[in-house]
Amino acid sequence: MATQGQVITCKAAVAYEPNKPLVIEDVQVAPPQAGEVRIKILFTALCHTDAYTWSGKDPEGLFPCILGHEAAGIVESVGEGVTEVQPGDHVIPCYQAECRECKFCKSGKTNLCGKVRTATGAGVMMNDRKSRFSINGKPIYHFMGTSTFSQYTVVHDVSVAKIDPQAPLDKVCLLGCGVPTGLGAVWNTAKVEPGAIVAIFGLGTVGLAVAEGAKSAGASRIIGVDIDSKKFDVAKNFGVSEFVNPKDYDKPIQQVLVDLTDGGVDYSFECIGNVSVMRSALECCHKGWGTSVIIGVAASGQEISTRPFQLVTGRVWKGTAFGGFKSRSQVPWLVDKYMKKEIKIDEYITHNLTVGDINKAFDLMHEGGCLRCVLKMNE
Ligand SMILES: NC(=O)C1=CN([C@@H]2O[C@H](COP(=O)(O)OP(=O)(O)OC[C@H]3O[C@@H](n4cnc5c(N)ncnc54)[C@H](O)[C@@H]3O)[C@@H](O)[C@H]2O)C=CC1
Ligand SMILES: N[C@@H](CCC(=O)N[C@@H](CSC=O)C(=O)NCC(=O)O)C(=O)O
Ligand SMILES: [Zn+2]
Ligand SMILES: [Zn+2]
Repeated sequence: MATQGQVITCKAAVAYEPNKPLVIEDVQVAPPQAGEVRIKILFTALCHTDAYTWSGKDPEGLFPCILGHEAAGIVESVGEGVTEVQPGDHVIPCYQAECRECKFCKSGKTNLCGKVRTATGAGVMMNDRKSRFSINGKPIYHFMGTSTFSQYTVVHDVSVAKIDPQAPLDKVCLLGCGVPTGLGAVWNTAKVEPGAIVAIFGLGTVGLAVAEGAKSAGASRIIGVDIDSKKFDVAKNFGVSEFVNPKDYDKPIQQVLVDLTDGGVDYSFECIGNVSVMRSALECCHKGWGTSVIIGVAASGQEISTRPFQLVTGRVWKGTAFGGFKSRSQVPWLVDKYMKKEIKIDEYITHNLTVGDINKAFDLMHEGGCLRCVLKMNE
């Protein structure tokens, strides 16, 4: 039955309140308006940023909402003026848009895009500042411009990457967030060079993707730092060559790393979202040139600090969003790299469940053994 132009009723996991279990509901999804695309989501993974917003610590968190931003699907219909995708195209929704026209996109200095950011931060669509999701007439907020914990979602056309239709959607859904973030932090943000010494704080999916990126960039030493020693066995497969557990030492972890590396590392990456670890990650960098990249997302009210002397003496503090990748242009390239076996994806997927088990999937995510859990959206 043709659904174009019709309201679609489908299943979605709704977050009604912070930390209260998600509820699988029948949700009405309105047709796409001008510049919008309605996507049938086939697979979505869970990212720690979903859990962060669900926890109530995200200043942009709005409830009730439909979370989810690491997914893949097929275009169901498009609104007026949409030219770059059409029904049937295989796509990855991109929480980081790329309009190619705004001040940010044209700057050549950043992957951030300003076109729809105010709307996505407010949980609505740009056109009419309203949501396309409702339950019996009551609106449900969008999340990160993607809301992939729904069998159908509506996104802005500047937030859709069209990909190779041969690519397995149950795998490449991971290219919506965590894996590109880690790879890009190394390749685009830090620009790690051959022979460099790298320290990675936090060996979850993002930290392991940093390791994979650092190995491919030719780093000579890749030191993984995690409070869970069980992470090391897995981390070796992604290129981590040495492991340090801060719990094994009495002295500050930055001092441990400085002692291990003749003065400090060339590059460090914080992949946890802990502001005190962010300080350690900066201070373990080598005087004169060491660069530390913040990837982890810290809760509302948290602030970073260090002695300015750390920067005066040449250390550089940076951050990255989506690894600096331009989403619509480069996600298809990452898909192609996966198809050519040049980057890993399968190795990050430790669990597969269906959307009805989404609360169990979040429980798993908080356990040490889970990297990414992929949910099949149609049971
Ligand atoms: N900037 C961006 O564009 C993005 C940021 N993120 C953020 O990146 C962070 C990491 O994400 P995931 O890898 O999925 O998380 P994860 O929870 O799977 O991994 C975190 C790791 O840090 C370790 N850890 C926790 N506390 C520690 C401490 N004090 N010292 C050392 N290790 C510690 C844990 O044992 C775990 O292995 C999250 O904050 C997430 O929100 C995720 C995607 C994109
Ligand atoms: N609303 C949050 C923002 C958290 C954040 O920094 N998000 C990252 C992506 S995390 C993905 O899993 C990001 O890309 N930020 C750039 C942006 O424009 O949002 C908060 O305020 O803490
Ligand atoms: Zn994410
Ligand atoms: Zn733009």
